[in-house]
Amino acid sequence: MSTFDYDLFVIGGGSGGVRAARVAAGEAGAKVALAEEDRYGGTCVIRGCVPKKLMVFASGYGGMVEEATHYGWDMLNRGFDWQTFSGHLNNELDRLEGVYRKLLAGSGVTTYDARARLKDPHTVELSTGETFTAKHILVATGGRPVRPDMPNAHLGIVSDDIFHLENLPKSILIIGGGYIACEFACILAGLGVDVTQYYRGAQILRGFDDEARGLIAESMRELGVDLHTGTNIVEMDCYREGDDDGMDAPVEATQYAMPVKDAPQEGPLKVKSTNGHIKVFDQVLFATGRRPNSDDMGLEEIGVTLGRGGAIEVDEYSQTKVPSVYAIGDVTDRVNLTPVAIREGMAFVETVFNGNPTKVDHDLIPSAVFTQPELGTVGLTEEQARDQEPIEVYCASFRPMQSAFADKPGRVLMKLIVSQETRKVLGCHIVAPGAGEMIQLAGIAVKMGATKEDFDRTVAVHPTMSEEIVTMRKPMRTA
Ligand SMILES: Cc1cc2nc3c(=O)[nH]c(=O)nc-3n(C[C@H](O)[C@H](O)[C@H](O)COP(=O)(O)OP(=O)(O)OC[C@H]3O[C@@H](n4cnc5c(N)ncnc54)[C@H](O)[C@@H]3O)c2cc1C
Ligand SMILES: NC(=O)c1ccc[n+]([C@@H]2O[C@H](COP(=O)([O-])OP(=O)(O)OC[C@H]3O[C@@H](n4cnc5c(N)ncnc54)[C@H](O)[C@@H]3O)[C@@H](O)[C@H]2O)c1
Repeated sequence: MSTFDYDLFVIGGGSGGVRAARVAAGEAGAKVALAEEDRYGGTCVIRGCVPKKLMVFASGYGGMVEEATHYGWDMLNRGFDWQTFSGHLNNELDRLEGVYRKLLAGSGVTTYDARARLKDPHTVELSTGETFTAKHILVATGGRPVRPDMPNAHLGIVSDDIFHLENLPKSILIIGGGYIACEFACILAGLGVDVTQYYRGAQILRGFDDEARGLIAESMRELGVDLHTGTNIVEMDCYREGDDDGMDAPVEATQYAMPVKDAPQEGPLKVKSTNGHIKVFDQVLFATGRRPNSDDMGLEEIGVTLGRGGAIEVDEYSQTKVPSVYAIGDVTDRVNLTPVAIREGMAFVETVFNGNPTKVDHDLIPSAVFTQPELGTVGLTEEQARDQEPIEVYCASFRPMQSAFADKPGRVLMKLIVSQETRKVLGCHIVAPGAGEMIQLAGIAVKMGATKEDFDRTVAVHPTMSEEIVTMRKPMRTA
């Protein structure tokens, strides 16, 4: 008979926490509780992947209407209505949150709508004043967006706020060059917002394949994003009418800022950048990275160690320095993706409740950046691979049939990095509409260790864009 209130207490009801709690209770038969301080579903469902992807869909229709007219359709685009979309979006998020709550209840997990912190290695204290003991505690508290340390940064919004805008701004400045900055630049441009993006480095999407990054940057500019690399924000303040000193162009009288629900109306923002320009934007979006939610949780007090940026340090089994405390997902800042948080949660349950110590495999994780077009990637970039061993690079870049017919300029890229010695495909990078869907399947072959010859033996599906993946005969270059 256990002397603890619960076998497992999970802190955080996001992707990783909900999955671990459900599986531990529903499949391993453990007595499980979970505390969530905000909405169930966490970042992915409430303010990340899901609402973002619905916005990606929304933003694609304008271009589709234009393209359809070239195919003979008589269509009239009367423009995008944010209120209609956000009403439907909020209903969908309410529905999904309900599904998450039901799934937990259906698995027998006891839920507490409260903030939790650790009192000792086996005790959780809730914001309601209640305390509970548990044999194991799983911290799955995710992360949150951070603004840069500069005066008036609070005047800008972060990704969480996008989904609560009362109206779409007419113009926006996006700071950053990572996933979130690039995805929202494309989404907002597609919805008709005048988008400017400043990225401090030489090329956006650092860490991805250079050739793919270059093509995404080119495509974003074609989409209308005014992308400035090697540029950052220096100062920002509220714009006051007539305050046009040093400005490139007079501010249009129609410019107005769109408040975030429940936030004070701050007005348009005047921004000075490192390139010397001073411009006015309705909104500034800081997409400047995220920080693990490990503050004020009593972690260090009980011996859990925190690493860079506050990430909880764990071993390969997601165990912290305190044996009864485990951590998974973004709060550990390993690979910050939903399917990875879920995998880490499943491996934790397997290790702790099924007596089968299971390390999470962080190798060859396929992922996608939902820009327009998308970037799908798995394995090594050309730059990483050539530092590791001699390689062959196979690539094809072309205008896809569907948009070329409509006389649109965009190109796609299909690229394979192959080991000269083992012939294994070390990396696959796709820039194309639907690349996220394509890379999921290519990822299986790469994870299985497929060679270039295995790809070659596969008959093409014609006519498709992805058939190039199995028809590239000669390497473009070796390195
Ligand atoms: C805009 C955006 C788009 C994204 N798009 C994608 C995508 O397309 N694909 C992809 O794979 N990933 C995407 N991600 C990343 C993905 O959302 C995260 O990797 C994933 O949600 C991490 O899951 P988690 O369980 O670690 O944390 P979360 O989902 O963040 O859940 C943590 C939960 O813990 C709660 N919490 C925090 N502290 C406490 C406390 N002390 N007590 C109680 N509760 C607490 C929080 O309220 C939250 O609900 C995106 C992220 C963002 C921000
Ligand atoms: N499609 C997806 O799978 C998806 C989508 C969104 C987010 N995510 C996950 O969320 C994580 C966080 O995304 P993100 O875009 O917030 O982070 P990121 O780390 O990818 O990008 C942050 C960007 O901000 C810039 N930056 C940081 N500090 C700055 C400063 N002071 N001034 C100017 N620029 C600054 C960085 O140079 C970088 O370009 C990603 O790494 C990813 O794991 C995944």
